[in-house]
Amino acid sequence: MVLIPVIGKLVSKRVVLASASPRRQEILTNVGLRFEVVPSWFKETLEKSSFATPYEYAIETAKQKALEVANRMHLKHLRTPDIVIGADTVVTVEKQILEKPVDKQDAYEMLSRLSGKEHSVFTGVAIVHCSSKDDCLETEVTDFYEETKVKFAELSEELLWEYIHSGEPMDKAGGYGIQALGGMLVEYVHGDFLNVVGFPLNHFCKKLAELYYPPPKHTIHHTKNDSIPSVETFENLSDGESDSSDPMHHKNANKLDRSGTPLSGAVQTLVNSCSTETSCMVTVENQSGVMEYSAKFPSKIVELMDGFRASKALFVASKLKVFDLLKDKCILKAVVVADKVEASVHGTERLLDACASLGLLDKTHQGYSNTDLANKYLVSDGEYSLHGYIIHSNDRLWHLFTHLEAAVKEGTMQTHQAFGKETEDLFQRNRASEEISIIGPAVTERDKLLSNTELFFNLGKDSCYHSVEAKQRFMTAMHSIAKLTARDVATAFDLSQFRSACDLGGCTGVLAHELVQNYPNLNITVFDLPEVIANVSCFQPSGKHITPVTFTAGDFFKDNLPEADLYILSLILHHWNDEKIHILLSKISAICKPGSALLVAEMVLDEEKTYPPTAVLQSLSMTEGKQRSGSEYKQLLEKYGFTNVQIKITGNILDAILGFRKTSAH
Ligand SMILES: C[S@@+](CC[C@H](N)C(=O)[O-])C[C@H]1O[C@@H](n2cnc3c(N)ncnc32)[C@H](O)[C@@H]1O
Repeated sequence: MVLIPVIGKLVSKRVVLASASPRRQEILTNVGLRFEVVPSWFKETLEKSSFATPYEYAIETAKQKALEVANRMHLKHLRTPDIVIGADTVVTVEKQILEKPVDKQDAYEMLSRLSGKEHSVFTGVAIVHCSSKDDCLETEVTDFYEETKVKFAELSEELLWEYIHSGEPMDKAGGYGIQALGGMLVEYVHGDFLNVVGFPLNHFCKKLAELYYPPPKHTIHHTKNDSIPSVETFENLSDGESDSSDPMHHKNANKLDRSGTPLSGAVQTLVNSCSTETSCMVTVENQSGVMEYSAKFPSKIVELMDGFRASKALFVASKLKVFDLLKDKCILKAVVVADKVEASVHGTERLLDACASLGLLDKTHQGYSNTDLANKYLVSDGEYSLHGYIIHSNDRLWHLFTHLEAAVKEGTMQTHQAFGKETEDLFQRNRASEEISIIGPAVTERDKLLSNTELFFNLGKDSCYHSVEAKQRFMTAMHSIAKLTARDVATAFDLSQFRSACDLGGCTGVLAHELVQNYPNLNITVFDLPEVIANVSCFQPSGKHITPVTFTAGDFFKDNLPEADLYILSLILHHWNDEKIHILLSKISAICKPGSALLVAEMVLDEEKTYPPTAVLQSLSMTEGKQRSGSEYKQLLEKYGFTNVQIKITGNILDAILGFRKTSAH
């Protein structure tokens, strides 16, 4: 695509998106832009009436959001970003600006106003270029806006409320998301669709092109393509005309084509851009001077092909604790890191360079240091460390996925193929040696349960792994994910009406602690297998003000469940087959009194089941269970007597689903 090379111009820059919107992140990721996400703290409180037009308001908000992030990053003595992108989307109808609804009633009022009418969606975008002079932040702001007109069909009350109960309207300007369920409400769209999603990509790329390739007029050609809007293309993007300080322009000097012929200047420059992050169609002039499409460089595919290398580089660097060595602003040369991690200098240097190219480390002439991303998520003892899950990914999931072909052919999980036949035996021997007694049904039934439980632990044949260490590693992995998701799950709905809660399979209790933080009057019990409960103590938060959480050992398929007003199943349902789900949900349904509720936390798929990729890719493990869409979770809960089912797409990895127990189950 002709616009894309300009994205390549940002490759060597530190780009920050000052927005937590997963939709904006996805739009920019899809075109190969590499960036960090630092959500802005700027409160959207500008007085709307002081702006002559809605777009001026959106632009100013976008600018303030980006400047707040730029200032904060600079002040905290973090490395000043090169570019901060801010965006703000507003919907206007009958000259009134609608932002995000504050509650369901507000969403109802907004959507009722949009029903049967045409409205405008404005996104203001600010591109803030930052530099640091004598420790002072200098900024240069470029801004623009895009307008798209959208017409809603007439919405019935029933449709309106069903849509509101889906939870989708809550975090979206105008109270709808066009890319998901909200698409059903729309009769037509005039203008840039992505602008309605939250980011006007086409206009953004044009703006970047203006900034990075200000072309002499005579070199501009207009190309037209049915699916791509008419855009300007620049025949010659060579150094002379563009930013000659950009190192990307020199990297592939004297490149040869596959037959060994040197590429022409124009093609070479485009290949340079493409070979970094971009997917593009190259437009060149042939000998007779006719413009033609000569090649496609599918960098999306290249990125996917390289994905396993990138994952493994992250895993190995984490395993060697490279990010721990470089924490606290430590800067080390490769030779020192190699010495400390007891690895070859040559190998370490390549690994560190790989990490730098992936944005995990910074490299200067002084040596290597952690990026903010690494400091926050990769240092093993950090509050939000993903170290535990990364090690789990390396030691367990990686091996499972090397058997993906067999898993697809057979449609089964490849635990035995990946870790050896004795996995179950080891688990059982181990359980016996630890004298964990499981009171339950006859041996065959119990064996089945054990082998299912073993799927959670994914024990391997390596002797050090069928141990307390194995369980702790699994628990650490779960703990690290829960630390990042618990707040959004706990606050997805107002749960203040409940007095007691039971988190079934609640593992180390992260969600339970988050719930008590938000609802101090809630008595909460974490119910998990005995071998998990035996190991939870080292994961508990310390401090005077920590409200206690009760831990109870048991098996949710066999044992009585503790009584509670609210039951929680976080990352449980996707794992089990229908038979097991039937046992579990029947039990919960039977014990729930009318008015009590079930809170489910899972990754909710879109209705086509192709989004979000994390959930879709996780399905490839071929556990007996499956990931579900919002309507499937709704149906499932309704089947077991839960009503008024609400779904909240949180924008985090886990979404939340809440259903209330009605008098009798179906
Ligand atoms: C994927 S983890 C999810 C942990 C936690 N709920 C979270 O969201 O991070 C599944 C949890 O279910 C627990 N579990 C598995 N089978 C169980 C059973 N039969 N009874 C009770 N807990 C069980 C596991 O020990 C593990 O802690």
